[in-house]
Amino acid sequence: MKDMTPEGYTTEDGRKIGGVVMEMKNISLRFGGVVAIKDISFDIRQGEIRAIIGPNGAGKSSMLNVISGFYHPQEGEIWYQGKLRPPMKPYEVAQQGIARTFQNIALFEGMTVLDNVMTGRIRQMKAGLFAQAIWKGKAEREEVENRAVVEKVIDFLEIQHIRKTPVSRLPYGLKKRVELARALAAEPSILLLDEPMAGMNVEEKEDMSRFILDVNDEFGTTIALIEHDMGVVMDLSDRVVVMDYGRKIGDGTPDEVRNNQDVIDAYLGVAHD
Ligand SMILES: Nc1ncnc2c1ncn2[C@@H]1O[C@H](COP(=O)(O)OP(=O)(O)OP(=O)(O)O)[C@@H](O)[C@H]1O
Repeated sequence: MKDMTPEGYTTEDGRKIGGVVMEMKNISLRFGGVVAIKDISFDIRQGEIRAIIGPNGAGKSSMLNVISGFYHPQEGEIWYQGKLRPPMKPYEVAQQGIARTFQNIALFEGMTVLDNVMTGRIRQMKAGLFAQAIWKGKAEREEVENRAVVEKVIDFLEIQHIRKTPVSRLPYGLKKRVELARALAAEPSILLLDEPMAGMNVEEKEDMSRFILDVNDEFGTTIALIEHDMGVVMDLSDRVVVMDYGRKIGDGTPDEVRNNQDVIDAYLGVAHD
């Protein structure tokens, strides 16, 4: 990483990253007596691939759920596009342009790939039933636009050959790709990926890594992902937050966190004071 300024920085591979789009300030989240997140701050910048990693139970899913509005922290602030975000429901967060995937795939199994990806456009479907009834033209135009985006995403993620296949018949790796397609169909400003490589074989992981990089490159989408396998995110991410027992123990480029002694200890299972 070169020349980190408020306006942005240049990555090792020469990509230009912009200013801060989301800032988490002193976030704490408790479930009864369990402290899932303790006083964590970090930011996400325009166009970067940002990872949150950590061993099992570190608090990564909790953090993703805070960002996507599923959990509300007891303390701390979330700033999005320069504004303090009030507590919001997940659908309101989605309306602000933050789309996500789920660790345990959340697709409509009985529906085709195409129909599943179309559900990613619901936020853009403005013509309600009433408008459709009185103004067929508008609804038709909208449908054409939505289809165009969906077809582009389907082509891009190379799932044309299965577009009419019910999701229930697909192998795991392809289901994960369909989930990515559905999130991408929403044309999000920030794409949140919940353990995108979990349960995949080596080849599927390589494919998913390539698609994540291509999405970022082609659409300029800002991507934040959580993952507990440190290896897979190191080649992918521009900057990495490392969590352990609800705390942030590292934050920086992959090289910086790889050489951080606290991070090494956490992954080797060295006891903490
Ligand atoms: N809904 C909940 N109710 C109670 N405790 C919870 C809840 N969700 C998470 N926790 C607890 O918060 C802590 C952090 O869990 P979290 O799932 O965020 O970690 P994680 O890093 O995502 O783990 P993993 O890699 O295993 O998914 C754990 O101690 C967990 O048991």
